[in-house]
Amino acid sequence: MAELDSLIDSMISQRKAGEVNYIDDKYADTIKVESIPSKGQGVFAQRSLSVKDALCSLNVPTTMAIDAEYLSTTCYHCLIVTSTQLPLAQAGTASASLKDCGGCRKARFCSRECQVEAWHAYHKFECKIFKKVADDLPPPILRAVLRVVLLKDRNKIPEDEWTRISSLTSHEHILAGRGRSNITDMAEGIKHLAESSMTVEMIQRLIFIMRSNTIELPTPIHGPMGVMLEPLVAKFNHSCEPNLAIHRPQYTMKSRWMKSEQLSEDERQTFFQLIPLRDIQQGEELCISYVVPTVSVSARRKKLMDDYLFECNCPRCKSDMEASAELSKEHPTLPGQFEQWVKDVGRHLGRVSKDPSSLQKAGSVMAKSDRFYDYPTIYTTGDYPEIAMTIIFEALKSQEFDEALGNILRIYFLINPARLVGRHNPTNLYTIFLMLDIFDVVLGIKVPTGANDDKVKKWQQSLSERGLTESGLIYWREKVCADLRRRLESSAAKDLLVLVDERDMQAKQVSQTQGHGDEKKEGPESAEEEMRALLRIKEQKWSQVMRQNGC
Ligand SMILES: C[S@@+](CC[C@H](N)C(=O)[O-])C[C@H]1O[C@@H](n2cnc3c(N)ncnc32)[C@H](O)[C@@H]1O
Repeated sequence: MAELDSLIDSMISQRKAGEVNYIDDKYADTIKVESIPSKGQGVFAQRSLSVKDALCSLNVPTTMAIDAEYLSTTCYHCLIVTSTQLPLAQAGTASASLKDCGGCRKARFCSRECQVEAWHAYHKFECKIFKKVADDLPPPILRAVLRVVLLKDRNKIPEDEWTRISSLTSHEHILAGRGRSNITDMAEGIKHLAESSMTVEMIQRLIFIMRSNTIELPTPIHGPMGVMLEPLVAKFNHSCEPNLAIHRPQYTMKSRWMKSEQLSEDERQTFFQLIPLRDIQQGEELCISYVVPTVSVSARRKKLMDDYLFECNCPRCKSDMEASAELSKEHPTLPGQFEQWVKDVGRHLGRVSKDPSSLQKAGSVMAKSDRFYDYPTIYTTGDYPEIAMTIIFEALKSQEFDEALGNILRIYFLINPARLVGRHNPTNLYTIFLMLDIFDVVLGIKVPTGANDDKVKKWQQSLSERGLTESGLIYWREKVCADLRRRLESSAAKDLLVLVDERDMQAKQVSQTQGHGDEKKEGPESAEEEMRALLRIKEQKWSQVMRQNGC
């Protein structure tokens, strides 16, 4: 009976969704929500949009939750990151120190103001619960649901916001038919923890709503760090070739950004923006990507089906699938070889925690990936970037910065240009910021905790053995900085240029004190030759790689 009620409620709410207003008056001339056959509703451009201007600026959403691994290094309220998970030199992090919440000891705050604001707005309701489940903190999506339940029970969510949230697509009418699932257990668990008066069916629907509508809490310099639900953003459909991205302006990554005197009223109200990845024509559907754009076509489609219950038919999925089929036809043995190679790298990576030398073994198998360079389809459709990223993170954890640099350069030169829309795509920006951090470490511009000059020499020696000299490193660091600057200048993420200025200044200071300036006279030709050698790219292909990358 309860299931029937919930089914009817769900259908009413889906119908009502058409009547709910998701768009603030100030954006009524820019975007509109319309129905689309087989997609529900979607958002369309009311006018042409320039790649250089943000489309809309949005406030801190009602509900968000930080990934458990970020809790100890991120202010729970203003979300500044005070140190990275990786042993880098803390580039791009705030200098503030965090203090534990005395109650749950899970949330941490950068200031008294953040703590007090968070306490009154939401934390006093969840603090006791976090203390109770401290050893088994629920995953971010369930913590986001818990927060909505707690706030709704206490009338802390304005009625129109509640209508927007509760009218979002839940797919409950499909999922409810699948019988008692573990989602019901989770809903019961949340009801119990929150001592809520809400029905289990309603909490279950909120879980479904979260699953189908939350997006990643973004930061261009630290990668995704949790989830958030913003009702307007939840109206945008997905494309693996999106024309929009989520952008966190640089000032939101500073301690107490919301209260900063130097910010305009508009900036103080802005937590994130939707920015175009290219120029957009009036009438085009506006899409974001729900999945990490670097994963393989099959992994993307599986996630979209499992979590969002639709089959993606975007142009990129179609062309990726066609390209894969074509490649298997033309080179029947290649996919098998690639699979074997992936397994070999994966096998070594799987052993790293027991045997640190496995990282080097994985790295040397990875370095032999050059036999696949002539088949870019492998990069655009397969798992190559994910594997390269895993090697990079493992290498950073064990301070093998030479290994990390070699692999991130592969991603920068060979992989991302072939698969990402927009040179200022957040995935590109994240890769470049991370790469600059690594450059800074191997050049001794920033020395991570636990390292010393001898280690810097060791990394440089190893890179030199792979073909990249210190002067080459300096050349490419500068070139990558200039590339990042150009990408940002022609985008709506120009505020991040400040971070490039900071890096430029630090590099100049160090290069002056170390007298590196002279070494650059070896010239671009030798630096390019070195990079070709490191990446094992043939000379004929190099100009194409450089053109595609735009470096
Ligand atoms: C976050 S909502 C997007 C807005 C939704 N279309 C609506 O009407 O409210 C996600 C849901 O929209 C639908 N959707 C999003 N992108 C789609 C696409 N490319 N093709 C088909 N359905 C899509 C799926 O049902 C998905 O679970």
